[in-house]
Amino acid sequence: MDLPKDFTTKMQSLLQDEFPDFLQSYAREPAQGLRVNTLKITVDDFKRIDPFTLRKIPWAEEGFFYGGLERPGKHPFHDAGLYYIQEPSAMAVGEIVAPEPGEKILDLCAAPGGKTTHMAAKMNGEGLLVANEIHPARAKILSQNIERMGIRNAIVTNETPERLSNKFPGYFDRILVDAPCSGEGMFRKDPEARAEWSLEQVARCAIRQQDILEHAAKMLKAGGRLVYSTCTFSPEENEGVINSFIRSHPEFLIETADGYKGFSRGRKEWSGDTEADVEKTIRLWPHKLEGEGHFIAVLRKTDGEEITGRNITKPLKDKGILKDYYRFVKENLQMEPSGNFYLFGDHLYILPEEDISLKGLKVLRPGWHLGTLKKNRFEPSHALALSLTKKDAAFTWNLPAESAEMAAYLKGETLNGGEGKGWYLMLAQGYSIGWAKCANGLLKNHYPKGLRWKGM
Ligand SMILES: C[S@@+](CC[C@H](N)C(=O)[O-])C[C@H]1O[C@@H](n2cnc3c(N)ncnc32)[C@H](O)[C@@H]1O
Repeated sequence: MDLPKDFTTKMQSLLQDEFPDFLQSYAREPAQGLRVNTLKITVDDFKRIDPFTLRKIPWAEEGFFYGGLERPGKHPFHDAGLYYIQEPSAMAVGEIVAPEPGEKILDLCAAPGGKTTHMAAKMNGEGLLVANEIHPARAKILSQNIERMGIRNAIVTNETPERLSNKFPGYFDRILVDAPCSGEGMFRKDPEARAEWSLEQVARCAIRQQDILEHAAKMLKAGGRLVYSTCTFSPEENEGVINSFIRSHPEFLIETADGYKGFSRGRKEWSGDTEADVEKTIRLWPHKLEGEGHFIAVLRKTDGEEITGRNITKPLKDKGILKDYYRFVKENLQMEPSGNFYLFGDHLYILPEEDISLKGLKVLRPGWHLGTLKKNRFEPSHALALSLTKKDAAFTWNLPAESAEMAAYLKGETLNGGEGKGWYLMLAQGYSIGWAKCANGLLKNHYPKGLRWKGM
């Protein structure tokens, strides 16, 4: 593999005796993993239906390695949100953030959503998860992944860390900064990361990371937990960033991040400060475990201002507007989504949290998207379908995941079947995958156009 010369020279001088092992790891295939989405299926149930050859990832409760020739991204279970394809060492981050149901969590650099969806599963639909991404196109992908995984309690924003921090001082219980970095841990699977890398880029990344951390720190409650992670090895972006942050923030301390067999500790001698406390941080190395590599630091805010008297987003009071929605629920569901209704244009949402103001922010998804209020009718959203179980729907149509009919549905075709005029929750082997509207014994396809399978 063609590694940048400055990179190998630098790693040799840092790793010394370990360097040959490190270099050797580039001759091996990249590690591939998927994480079972427990919002939709338990790990045991997934094992009963899983069509892949899986091997447990020791440090991630719901994580599995899959074989290099398998294509889980092209299976209907992927479209049904039963799992998220995620690089195995990246799964350590969600485990270390360990959000609890009911907390207020911010994922500041969230796209495409690997760690957001991991944290959402741990929150089990309770509490508030703000997933932010600065780049508009990436924010859209993040929003789609949140939808696919059936997450109900997430708000997706497309903001700079600075603007967000002005809106949410002292607000979150836990914040993840999975920082944009020089991506040295991507070299094995991404030739572009190798081509873009330079020593100057490493220096630029470290400055940007400091800046993002400053804004994140402001948004954390006193007593809250800030997790910083990268997928790069350079000390400047890891121990260096954490040490200089701690030096300028006496209200923070570094906590010992939980280790696991094969994990290593951060290196004091790489921080440029003999007093640095960075041995409490974690390093995952590709020559020491089956993963591409990560750095993780856990910071605790010991003191800070208590913020009160915040503006709130006013939920919809006039429930009369929702009569078509309630008719849809009565006729087609076996449960009633309830909470703080919120209208965004003609799109109906349930806000995950009352105590939040979204005014002035670029919001892609203000919560659980239920559907659209059309003239005299309500049309349910794809997000609603993906967040329901088969028991929640009055009408279901179940197809074997690997059948021709399932593929036809995913391509947008009309299927024969159904009775009456209801909305059918389409199921892939029992798991919701989208809507179809029944008329005259036909199931009219409502699988979103942008997600449809092409060709084949
Ligand atoms: C390492 S990736 C995040 C990966 C994501 N957490 C996941 O697990 O799927 C870092 C993200 O930070 C975003 N980013 C780039 N510059 C940024 C900035 N100045 N402030 C905040 N985020 C930035 C990038 O667009 C990218 O999506």
